[in-house]
Amino acid sequence: MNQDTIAAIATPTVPSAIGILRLSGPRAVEAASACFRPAAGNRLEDHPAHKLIYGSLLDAQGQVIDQILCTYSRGPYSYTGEDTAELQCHGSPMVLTLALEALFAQGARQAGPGEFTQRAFLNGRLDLAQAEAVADLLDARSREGARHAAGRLSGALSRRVGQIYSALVDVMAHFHAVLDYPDEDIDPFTLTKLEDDLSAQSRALQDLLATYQRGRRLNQGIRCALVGRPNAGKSSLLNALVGYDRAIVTDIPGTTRDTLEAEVELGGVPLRLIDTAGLQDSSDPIERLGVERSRQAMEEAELILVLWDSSVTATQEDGELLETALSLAPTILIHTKTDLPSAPVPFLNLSPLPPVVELSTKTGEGLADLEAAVANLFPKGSDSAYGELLSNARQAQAAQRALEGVERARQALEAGMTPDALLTDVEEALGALGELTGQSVGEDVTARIFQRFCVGK
Ligand SMILES: Nc1nc2c(c(=O)[nH]1)N(C=O)[C@@H](CNc1ccc(C(=O)N[C@@H](CCC(=O)O)C(=O)O)cc1)CN2
Ligand SMILES: Nc1nc2c(ncn2[C@@H]2O[C@H](COP(=O)(O)OP(=O)(O)OP(=O)(O)O)[C@@H](O)[C@H]2O)c(=O)[nH]1
Ligand SMILES: [Mg+2]
Repeated sequence: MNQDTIAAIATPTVPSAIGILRLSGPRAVEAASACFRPAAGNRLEDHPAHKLIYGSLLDAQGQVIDQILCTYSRGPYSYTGEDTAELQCHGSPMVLTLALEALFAQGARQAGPGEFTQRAFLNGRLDLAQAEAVADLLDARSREGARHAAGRLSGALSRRVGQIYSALVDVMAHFHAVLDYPDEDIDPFTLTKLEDDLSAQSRALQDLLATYQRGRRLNQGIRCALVGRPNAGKSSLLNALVGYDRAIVTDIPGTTRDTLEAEVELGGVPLRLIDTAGLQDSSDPIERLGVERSRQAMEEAELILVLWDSSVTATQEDGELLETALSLAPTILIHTKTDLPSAPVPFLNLSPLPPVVELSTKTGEGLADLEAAVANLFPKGSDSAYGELLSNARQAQAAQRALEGVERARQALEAGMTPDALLTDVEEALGALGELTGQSVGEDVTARIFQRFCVGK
């Protein structure tokens, strides 16, 4: 049990409607109570837990800081599992600062990043996959990403992992049953059953691992490079998609010199858009470096938008660029500036043809088609329920190790090894699954995970 009482401002410190401070630890209720005078004239503890109580927030000198709502809960019936309290103030950064100082004066100390959620984890209120889901929910970049994080927070991934875990525990129990009678030959029926069980869990782990590609994309966004000749309209498209003038646009070819990133949700897909310098041979050293970065962005991209200015005739370079893009990643060809009179469109001698979208950022025409084309390349997939996706590399690596353990055991059994030889393999798989949910991870690992959270979470 932690003896410290921690306090933090839990909401952004910008002028806003409401601003919340929270406290957790053995002195949480006492510290809050010392700074709060209920309108009823009595003390915070005279009111029931889990209720909002109206009253005055006071500093250490008894000066009124704000009129607020206050609530407390007693461990283990709280977010952290400890005694907690909350002060819901007017969303004034200065009020929140004064209130935090008042709580420090009562013996609370500043909470570190993620320390509330870390305590919830240490007190068994959340497992590690759920705690990570809290962070994922906060930085979700798409509706879909938020829904998956919420599902993980409710325990969807933990349950899926738990099913595999308990099936493997059953397999272990079978092994042990066989080992208890070492002199008897293992009956073929038992052997087949063990093999089948291991195969089934191997498949379950493979299915789970296959969810990581989508989970990772939902979490990190799909790297999407906008490429094309100078003046094709790349920066204009980026601006149209993000909804404000993120990038400089001029009619001078070579306006964008360096790559520039912006995040958007398009067709339900979270994209990390990368605007690039227009591709052309140049003697200008700065421009040449920019073009180098454009090529690199294209090579690292998971989706490439090739832009052709439809008001000028496409060149051989345009064609070559499209072919390069297609060889690197899923590509959409975009004919820009459709509000202008169009030049003849060249015949595309490619198979398969990439999706083609015609659009104008000036009129907005065709932007919905681009959205549809992106959604089409990255379908939502109804394969897994919300939250049943692996969402980060740590989870994927743990699942991978679990799979390797199960596969080693399965192959050894097939090769005629006796069950005792497989025990360590299955144990390793169980250990790896335990890391996923945090049953079997070191404090250093969890500390690192919570360091990435924001203060007050
Ligand atoms: N104002 C406020 N809003 C918030 C939070 C918070 O701490 N404060 N949360 C936090 O980040 C999230 C909600 N999570 C919570 C999880 C558990 C409990 C809790 O008190 N659980 C007790 C009692 C449940 C009950 O009343 O039935 C329990 O589980 O025993 C509270 C919040 C999101 N919104
Ligand atoms: N009429 C029309 N003009 C457009 C459209 N999109 C872009 N333009 C114009 O085309 C010119 C170049 O646009 P940019 O978005 O800067 O082109 P870019 O591809 O980023 O160019 P570089 O940064 O030089 O590689 C600007 O004058 C834009 O206003 C469009 O849909 N219709
Ligand atoms: Mg540009």
